[in-house]
Amino acid sequence: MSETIFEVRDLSYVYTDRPEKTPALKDINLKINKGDFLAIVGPNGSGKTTLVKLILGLLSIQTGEILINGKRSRKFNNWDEVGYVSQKSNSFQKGFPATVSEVVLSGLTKKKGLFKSFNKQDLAARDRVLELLDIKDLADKNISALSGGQTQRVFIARALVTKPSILVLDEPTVGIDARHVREFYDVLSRLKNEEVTILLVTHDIGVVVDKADSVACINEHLHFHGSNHDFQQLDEAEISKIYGFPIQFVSHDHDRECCS
Ligand SMILES: Nc1ncnc2c1ncn2[C@@H]1O[C@H](COP(=O)(O)OP(=O)(O)OP(=O)(O)O)[C@@H](O)[C@H]1O
Repeated sequence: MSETIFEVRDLSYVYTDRPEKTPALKDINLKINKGDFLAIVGPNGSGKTTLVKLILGLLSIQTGEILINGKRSRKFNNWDEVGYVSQKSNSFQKGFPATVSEVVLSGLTKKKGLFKSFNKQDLAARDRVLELLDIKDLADKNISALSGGQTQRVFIARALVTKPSILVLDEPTVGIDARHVREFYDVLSRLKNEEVTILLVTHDIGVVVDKADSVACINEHLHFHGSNHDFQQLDEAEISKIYGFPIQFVSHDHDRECCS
């Protein structure tokens, strides 16, 4: 039987500073198994990032619970196991005086401690991810001198440098050109072959169809959670219900895209 890595139970969340006090998430139940590639989809403002932040302990749980490897997330302390690329990596402080190499190595400081120097293995881990993301030639450049897409790849490399067994990505390819998007998903496929569990928040239904094993559709509530195959059986009316406005599928050969 597959090993459950994440279990989300009866999770609800309200941002208390929202004047209307309506929940961002309500009664979410999800299970994610080891080695699974789960795509989380839903319209803007539907609660996807909120769910990811609760899973990662970046927001405190108000109602319900989250288990990671069977342990309550509050008690989970093995965060080296989890790589995270946030939606906002790209808007990283542009004036920050660090090179690409230093930013990638900074992904190791949580594990090593802030003032420990980097050893041969650390530098080899850095080189491995720089190569994986095709940014070796940028290693000595200042992060402030990079384009948005290059910066995003640096932060993906930083998330991978600890060799995490769980990778959480919140719209990681925004601002990356088509070639590097393709290469990025090839990297994810390779990681999946190494049994890395992947949680990907995306608006790209084509990627969901091509790459994910399972899909969770969120719009405050969990509207669908199942296999990629079952997701592809949903019709326009069902997807429109999830998105809260009419959706039509546009076919490009094998792919289909949603548009309103
Ligand atoms: N810090 C916050 N304070 C108050 N409300 C918030 C905060 N962060 C998010 N929200 C609100 O909570 C709801 C869910 O937001 P969330 O960012 O989780 O959605 P999302 O599905 O990730 O959206 P998108 O696809 O646009 O990134 C939205 O209505 C949003 O305005």
